[in-house]
Amino acid sequence: MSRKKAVKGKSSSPTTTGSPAGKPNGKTAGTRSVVHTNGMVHPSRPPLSNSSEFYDIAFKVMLVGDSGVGKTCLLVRFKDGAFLAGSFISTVGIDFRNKVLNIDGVKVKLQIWDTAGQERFRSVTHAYYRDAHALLLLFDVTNKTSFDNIKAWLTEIHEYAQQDAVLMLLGNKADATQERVVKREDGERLAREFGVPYMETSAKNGLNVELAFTAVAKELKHRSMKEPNDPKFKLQDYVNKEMKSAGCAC
Ligand SMILES: Nc1nc2c(ncn2[C@@H]2O[C@H](COP(=O)(O)OP(=O)(O)OP(=O)(O)O)[C@@H](O)[C@H]2O)c(=O)[nH]1
Ligand SMILES: [Mg+2]
Repeated sequence: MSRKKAVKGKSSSPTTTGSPAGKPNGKTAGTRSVVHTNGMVHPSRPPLSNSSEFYDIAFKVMLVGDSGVGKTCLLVRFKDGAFLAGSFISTVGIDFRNKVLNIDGVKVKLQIWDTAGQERFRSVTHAYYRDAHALLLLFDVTNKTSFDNIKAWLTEIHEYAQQDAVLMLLGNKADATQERVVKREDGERLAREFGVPYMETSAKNGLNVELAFTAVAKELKHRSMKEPNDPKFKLQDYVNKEMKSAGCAC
């Protein structure tokens, strides 16, 4: 298994992936072993430590959805375990954070791209869709317009992202029960209509945040490393099972 050090920090410059994301390059680098995956492919590197900076496979995940739905907060909750309360600072352009997850003994690095939801940045963010292995599409359960705009977002995703990119719909701000205007069943119905998994999250109290990213990482890892006889991994089934076992009443 190859091990590579994760790039740390934030950047607003475009990704520097050599081969098209999501496609194995099939190359072998001299005597070094190479992991053939659908994610980024890495030459072997001695596992110098058990540090979470080292990873086996890496994937790009994009957060998309209307401005104010909570994309940045979701990422900060996942990465730092904190909630950005107070005044809302809208993202300008695009930014990313890395997190390495241990998925069934495999270190999976997620490079998570946080996009600006504002219309004026749309042309900037479109350029990043093509390299995304997965997209988390968010709406805000307290904002009907953000829910109504999901169809338009799906059209954009189908136009700009890879056809086989993993997609998941998230109804965020599930903690805000008083202000809720989109019912859980409406989110589920829409997701079913478009054949995408659905779950509700809260960046504020952490509900299902870890699960959303872990589920995507599991799906990507499964797709890229699966053996011919492996049973198919079903993202929605996994999410439902995990929510049940956590006693989620959401
Ligand atoms: N109650 C509640 N508020 C949230 C939640 N997530 C985000 N917020 C609030 O919603 C506002 C917008 O959150 P952001 O994460 O900045 O929204 P965004 O989607 O990144 O917006 P853009 O960067 O403009 O695209 C902030 O005031 C957050 O505090 C949540 O889960 N629950
Ligand atoms: Mg933001």
